[in-house]
Amino acid sequence: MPSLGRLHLITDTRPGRQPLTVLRAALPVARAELVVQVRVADDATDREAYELARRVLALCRPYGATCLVNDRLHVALAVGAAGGHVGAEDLPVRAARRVLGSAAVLGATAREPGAAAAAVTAGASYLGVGPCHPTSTKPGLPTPIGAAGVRAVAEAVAVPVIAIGGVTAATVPALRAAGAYGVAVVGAVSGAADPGRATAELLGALTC
Ligand SMILES: Cc1ncc(COP(=O)(O)OP(=O)(O)O)c(N)n1
Ligand SMILES: Cc1ncsc1CCOP(=O)(O)O
Ligand SMILES: [Mg+2]
Repeated sequence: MPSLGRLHLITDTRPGRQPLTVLRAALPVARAELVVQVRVADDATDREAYELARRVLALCRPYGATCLVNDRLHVALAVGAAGGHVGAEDLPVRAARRVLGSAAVLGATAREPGAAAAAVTAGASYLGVGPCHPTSTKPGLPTPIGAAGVRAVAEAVAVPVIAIGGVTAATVPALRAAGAYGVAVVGAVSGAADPGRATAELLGALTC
């Protein structure tokens, strides 16, 4: 399995957002360090998810960036994405691993060490850990775990920990110090006035 990129950009498909425009700005900056997770609204059709994933994958390829699909593993397989990401309301990790195969990248959401270790045993190749900080991007999330929560998970597993939730370039150093391998963001890039510059700032904080 190739090494995992450290900056995970999750597509922002909320009304008025332009995920492909944002991606076109981020790709030349982060290149193979970028993992793009195609995430659509729960009420989006499979056809919409498929079309977005197909376009994201085509944009990623020339840069060596990785494309993953959130939740909908059949879409990941259909477009030939590198893998997928699952959480508590999705297929269980072991089932997701069976669907995707042994070579795929498979991310799982975890916020505490016990669940994190179980997800790795079941076949997760990285963990999305959070929310680390308050965020308005996804409603209904539990209390943020902060850098200390990331540290607890990172100390319990040997796979890359990707910190998520309200992450900005300013919060990356503390997350890295806590053991995060990388970060996943929506708003820090999608909501930035200059998504290319925001990507460079995140990358700088991740690789210094
Ligand atoms: C890298 C990463 N970490 C966590 C999540 C959240 O996944 P999940 O808990 O399944 O919630 P949804 O994103 O499906 O709403 C993620 N997508 N990526
Ligand atoms: C999908 C998801 N899961 C936990 S936080 C989150 C959203 C992260 O978005 P942002 O980077 O804008 O806080
Ligand atoms: Mg999910």
